Amino acid sequence: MSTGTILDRICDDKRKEVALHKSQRPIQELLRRAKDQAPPRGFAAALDRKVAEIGIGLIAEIKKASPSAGLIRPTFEPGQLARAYARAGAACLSVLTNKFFQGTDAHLGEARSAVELPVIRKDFVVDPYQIVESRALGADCVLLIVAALSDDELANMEDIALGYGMDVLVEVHDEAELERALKLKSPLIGVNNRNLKIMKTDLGTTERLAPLIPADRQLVCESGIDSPSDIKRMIAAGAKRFLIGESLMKRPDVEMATKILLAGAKG
Ligand SMILES: O=P(O)(O)OC[C@@H](O)[C@@H](O)c1c[nH]c2ccccc12
Repeated sequence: MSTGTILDRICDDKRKEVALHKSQRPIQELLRRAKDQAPPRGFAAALDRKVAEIGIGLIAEIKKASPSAGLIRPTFEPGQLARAYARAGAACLSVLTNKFFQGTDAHLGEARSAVELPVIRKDFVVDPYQIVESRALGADCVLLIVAALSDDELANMEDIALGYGMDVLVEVHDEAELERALKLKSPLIGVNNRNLKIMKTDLGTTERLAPLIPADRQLVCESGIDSPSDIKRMIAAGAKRFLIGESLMKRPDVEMATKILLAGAKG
């Protein structure tokens, strides 16, 4: 049972949901649908291209609400938001499909079919079934949260994702989790500035962990970036790749807000 943190609560709920999905949609059906999908769009490669082109690779997040912020964006149309982010110069999209964030599986397809950008399915993966499900939904990348999984689970789910040609973003929040992440194959290491157990954000997390990430891995600085000065601070810490949601989603004009943030990163 749950030890009471928000992460535990969401993961416990996920396990129940996955059990239900398994009974409704047998794995054979998902395997078939995953195989029928067009190949994944290269997620890490798109980040690299933007870093080479404009110095910064942005994963722009489509998120209606969150446990920490409540309702962020009352009028919410994933396709429109995806196009706004693409026009503003994002490298990739992140789409929340989790109900605690008022996300649905359909949001992923709506966003992805509106643009050519690669998309990460942002959810709480607790079972290999969800990796196949993510590919069946069209996801190009999946998130694996180290705090929520054992070493064996991480390695197994990473292998399944890589087998589909998807990228994997491995998320950590402290030194011990980083050490476990570095045993995996994926080069994309997400440092979440938000502690998912208490939902508090501290940009000092990236400053602490960035120097510990080897040169053959890529740091993705996640959460809590609210202004051009925050981006500058994170660039000074060594970040070139960013995952940003709330500060863009809460602005009525998402395209303008994204352009301002990206321009501010340069100046
Ligand atoms: O909205 P923010 O503070 O810019 O953060 C985006 C993203 O990093 C955050 O949504 C996130 C990072 N890791 C997660 C894991 C699950 C759910 C959500 C997340």
